[in-house]
Amino acid sequence: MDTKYNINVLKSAQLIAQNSTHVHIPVDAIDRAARITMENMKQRHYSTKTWNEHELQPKTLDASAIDWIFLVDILNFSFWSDLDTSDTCKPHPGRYTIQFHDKPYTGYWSLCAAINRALEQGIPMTSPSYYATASDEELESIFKSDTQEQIPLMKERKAVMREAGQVLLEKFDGSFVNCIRQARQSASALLLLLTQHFPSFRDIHTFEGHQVAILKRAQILIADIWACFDGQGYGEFHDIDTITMFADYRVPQSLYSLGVLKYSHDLMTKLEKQEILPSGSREEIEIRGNSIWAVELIVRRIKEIDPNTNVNAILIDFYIWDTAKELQDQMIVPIHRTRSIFY
Ligand SMILES: Nc1nc2c(c(CN[C@H]3C=C[C@H](O)[C@@H]3O)cn2[C@@H]2O[C@H](COP(=O)(O)O)[C@@H](O)[C@H]2O)c(=O)[nH]1
Repeated sequence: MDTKYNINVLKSAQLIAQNSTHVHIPVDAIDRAARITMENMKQRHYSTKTWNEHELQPKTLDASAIDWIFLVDILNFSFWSDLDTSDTCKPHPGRYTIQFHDKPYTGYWSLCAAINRALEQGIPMTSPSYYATASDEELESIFKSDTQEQIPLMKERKAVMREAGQVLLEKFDGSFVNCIRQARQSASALLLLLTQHFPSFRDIHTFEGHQVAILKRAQILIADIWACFDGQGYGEFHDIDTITMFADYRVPQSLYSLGVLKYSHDLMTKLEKQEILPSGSREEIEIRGNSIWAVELIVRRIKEIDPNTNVNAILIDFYIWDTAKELQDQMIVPIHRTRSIFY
């Protein structure tokens, strides 16, 4: 009998928000945040098409793009640097960096650059049969940095690649395309398949005795496919709006700057001292759960203001994340530092 996992992220987020003590959402700030976000997204014509405009994202809309997105979202976690404590757009020279096409990439983009660099070298990096069985040396050289700092959690990255690659080979005939097919255009069915078959996606925790699902990497995987394929073909999901914001460490920073998250004095002190928040700790879960709930309230408010606005939590999230990268130096709160394979 398959274990029944709680995959109701929105309910989990609401429960966290209603029982938080370190983080809260000043609901009178939601209206202003909704109007600012809506206006800026309109001015920038922000849509699913923006996803493919990023130089490192795949441009061919075929199964190879699915393989690329799947690999990226197995590994889409924990890029913050132990070395670069300033965390600004001008990174510490020793920070983990991948040079690709004569350009330095850090953070999430360093992951994409390392994968694209391997593909250009003729390594079948996105093929599950490759990363399921590649040696330590092969995988380490692919992610080798051009600076002193190496990619965080390399041991865990090798483990999740091998685990996910094996599952694809054994259960889905070697391609994530077959997993998408099994979900029959349902995002929530795909979320359940991911949670049931791929342990590294089980971003599920205990909060006040309840099992709470955050599922950041599983959800962003579905969202990346939906956006890359512009809601067509492999990216067609009739229930895509059930996907929530992705609780990482970058978007909460922006939500705080937007005024829709407030932290207790104790939590703020920990963030300013760059203390580690253990994975699954109360403060970390409160930051992540309230971020999801705040974006949900922003989406609902936008739809009240203008029911014709074509927006969902995914597009709001992508937009906030992209602008957070542009405004990284203007953030008024540091990121929270948790080392985990979940985000
Ligand atoms: N909530 C949310 N989290 C996201 C992304 C993305 C990249 N998505 C791209 C694809 C389409 C979009 O338009 C973006 O261009 C990465 N992350 C997370 O951020 C962290 C990395 O941060 P830094 O160290 O500063 O690079 C890490 O936890 C990573 O998992 C997102 O979109 N939303």
